[in-house]
Amino acid sequence: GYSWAYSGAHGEKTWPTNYGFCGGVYQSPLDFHENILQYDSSLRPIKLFGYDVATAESFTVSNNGHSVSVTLVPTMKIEIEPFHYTASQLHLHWGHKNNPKGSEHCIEGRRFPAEVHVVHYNSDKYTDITKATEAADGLAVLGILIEVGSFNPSFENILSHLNSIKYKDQSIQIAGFNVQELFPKRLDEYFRYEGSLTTPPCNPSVLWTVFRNPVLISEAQLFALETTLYCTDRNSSEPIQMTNNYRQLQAHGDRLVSVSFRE
Ligand SMILES: NS(=O)(=O)c1c(F)c(F)c(S(=O)(=O)CCO)c(N[C@H]2CCc3ccccc32)c1F
Ligand SMILES: [Zn+2]
Repeated sequence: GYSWAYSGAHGEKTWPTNYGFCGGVYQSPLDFHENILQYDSSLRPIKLFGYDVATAESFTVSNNGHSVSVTLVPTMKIEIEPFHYTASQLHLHWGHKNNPKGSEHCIEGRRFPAEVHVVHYNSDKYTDITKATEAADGLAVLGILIEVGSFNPSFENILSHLNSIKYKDQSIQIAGFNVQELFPKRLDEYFRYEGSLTTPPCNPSVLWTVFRNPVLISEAQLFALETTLYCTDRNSSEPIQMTNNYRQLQAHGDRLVSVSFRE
């Protein structure tokens, strides 16, 4: 595909040129503000299966030039009635040390320091994520907002390896761990809407679930995320730091956002 970036000559304003969906409808991310939220009592707690991955298993942690991504194992699944979705990968979005606000979704216009996305595809209906990405109902992404607070040992499973994947296309293997430890406690409180991938090709094929409650990582952990990685490869004569890898807020159009909680 065509090269794209979060700034410069291939920044997000140019995405629709090479990726038609990016200029289309049902785009993500959104701001979750009062007058577009609607309580939905039918929204059930998110069920995780196989998230407690044995240390004997391994995940691949990669720098793909856009984010740090962790390739997950297909025994990890979620249920969002009536379908089961198989996990594919997780990745993060963050800001810059001088402006440490890089979440994609916002609440009442507030951007959080960072955000985790766990990408799944509907494995009841599609054989693999590539086919699922082409389908309007193919993907389910779980969003976890990150706030600064106490040190979070679970995130060290990922953040302690950033120095080994500083450059694009570098990757390493890490032992399996309980990925549910990255999640907030309340899997029953979340925002829900129909949207898209927030990177090219921006397919409008994502059922978004963004948990209401953020998780905490320390100032130092966030600083490591903001200052370690490069978008460019090891040999590049013009290294570009990987910062502010979040898309601007998109128009709601006629969409409402459902919430699973009352107050
Ligand atoms: N914010 S987001 O959840 O929309 C989202 C990303 F922000 C993002 F960076 C990636 S990526 O694969 O790391 C790089 C560009 O695709 C994906 N990758 C997904 C898209 C399709 C696909 C296929 C196989 C594995 C991962 C992905 C993504 F779904
Ligand atoms: Zn993402």
